[in-house]
Amino acid sequence: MKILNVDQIRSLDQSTIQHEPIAPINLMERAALSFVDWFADRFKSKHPIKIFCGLGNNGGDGLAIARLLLERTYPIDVYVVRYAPRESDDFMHNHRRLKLVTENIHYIESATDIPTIRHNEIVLDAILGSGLSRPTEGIVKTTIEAINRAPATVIAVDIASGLYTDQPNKPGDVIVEPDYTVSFQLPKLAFVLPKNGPFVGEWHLLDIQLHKRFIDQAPTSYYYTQPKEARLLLHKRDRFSNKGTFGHALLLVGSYGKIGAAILAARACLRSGVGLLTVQVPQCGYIPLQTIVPEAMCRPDRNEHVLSGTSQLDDVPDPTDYSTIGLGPGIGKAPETLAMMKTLLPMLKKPIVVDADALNLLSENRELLVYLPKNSILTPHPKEFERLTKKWDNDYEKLDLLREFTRKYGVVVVLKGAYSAVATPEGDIHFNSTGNPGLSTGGTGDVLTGILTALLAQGYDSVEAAVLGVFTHGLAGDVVARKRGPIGMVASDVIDALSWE
Ligand SMILES: NC(=O)C1=CN([C@@H]2O[C@H](COP(=O)(O)OP(=O)(O)OC[C@H]3O[C@@H](n4cnc5c(N)ncnc54)[C@H](O)[C@@H]3O)[C@@H](O)[C@H]2O)[C@@H](O)CC1
Ligand SMILES: Nc1ncnc2c1ncn2[C@@H]1O[C@H](COP(=O)(O)OP(=O)(O)O)[C@@H](O)[C@H]1O
Ligand SMILES: [K+]
Repeated sequence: MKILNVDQIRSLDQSTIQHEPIAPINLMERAALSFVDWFADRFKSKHPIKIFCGLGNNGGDGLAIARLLLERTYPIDVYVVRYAPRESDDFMHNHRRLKLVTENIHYIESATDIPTIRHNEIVLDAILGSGLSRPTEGIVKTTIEAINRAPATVIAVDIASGLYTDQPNKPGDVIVEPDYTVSFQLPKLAFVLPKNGPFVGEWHLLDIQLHKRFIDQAPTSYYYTQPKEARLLLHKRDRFSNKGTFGHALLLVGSYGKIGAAILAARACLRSGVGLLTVQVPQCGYIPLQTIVPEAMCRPDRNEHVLSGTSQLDDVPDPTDYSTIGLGPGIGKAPETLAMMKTLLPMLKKPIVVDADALNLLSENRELLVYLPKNSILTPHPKEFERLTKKWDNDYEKLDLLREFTRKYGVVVVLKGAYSAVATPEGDIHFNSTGNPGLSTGGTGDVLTGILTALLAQGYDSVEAAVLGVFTHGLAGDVVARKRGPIGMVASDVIDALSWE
């Protein structure tokens, strides 16, 4: 699914109005109707609803929603925040219609007009939408502050008032902090950025049948991975396949005290369809690995405690023996391990997966970055990415850094976290839609490395592997969270819940 910018969203509305064709006021009615259907589905008991409206089309949405809620016998009060002399046409139209059916329309011009909001009430925020052009101030700001202090459930219509759709807010900007954001058709970039968490809440999209051809043709570099898009990436298995068809992966993982990371990565790799798996671990990992993961072959390193690359079986692994390599989980930063990377990286010709301390070694030895084979997948969490690049001031700057880095080195970066971002060498960014805070637990990143290594070994293109792997990893986390809640989740549960259907 595409994420479009604010100008494109405006053009999309216009294109819908022209091509369907539909009058703007009827499009607003359709948006309001879909909002009210969503609302009535979730909020069955008829608690008092306070609807705060601005004077533009977001306010127009709020007024139309108020009328439709009234038709469904919800008790409503409408508060129009009079911050400017002019209203939009569709606001005025809905204002006239609402006045015919209720007297509960109030006007906020100064702080004393702001009502007390009680805990059993529901607040709808329709003050400012995607038309925001400057930080909130004056009576708008004071009203938002009152909403944020209130103990009520707050639902933002389209986007929280004061939050920019696709540019950074400044620290100190006053923005509605909703429990829910209910928006239309396409996600907004603001919804998937970590710093915006408090200003978005749980978000939902409603399909209001905006012009499909416009969306299909609109250029963008931002995407949001939907289940059916991820499913399309999945390779079908040929009836006459054999284990050679699905590649031979090598994992270079683990160190003394972190053999668990090796085991998690290995188990996840096997559960993600790899044909054959060899795992090189320091000697101390040999027995646990062979015992717990009998499906994997093991190359014990000559070194007892850390990876040095050379094995007791032969010398450094010959990369041409393997379809791909997964490097990093649990390896630590010993000089022997750095030496292994210095030997190995220049030998590589096919994309690999790089995670954890392998990334940290790269940030401390940046001259090695140029040896990363094109289209390799790097999986930093934000701290690791910061070490590879530099500190950023806001999430938009972070996206610029992501794009700069993937273009410069020709690699794919999976920046992990909620809505993990898969950044491609071409500069596209795919935000993931699955996953939950239960995944914030040690070892889930090692599981992801195992998954991505398995997909590369099977011949997936790197971007497709990253998008599909990150999606499936998050989905497994969601399955576990539904069964036992997010709090008790451990990384092994995620492996057990992996499903490739
Ligand atoms: N056909 C359409 O255009 C549709 C639009 N919809 C709604 O329309 C909204 C966008 O409407 P508008 O473009 O009228 O914009 P808004 O309703 O977001 O804002 C209204 C006006 O307020 C002014 N403003 C901006 N920042 C301000 C600030 N900080 N303080 C005070 N005033 C400020 C601007 O002049 C802006 O045009 C969407 O968010 C959505 O809710 C929906 O009805 C769906 C269809
Ligand atoms: N709040 C969250 N929502 C969704 N996914 C999350 C969240 N927190 C963490 N994750 C996912 O969990 C994984 C954690 O990886 P990482 O930080 O490398 O952990 P570790 O190093 O312990 O294995 C990543 O895939 C990340 O996207
Ligand atoms: K709003």
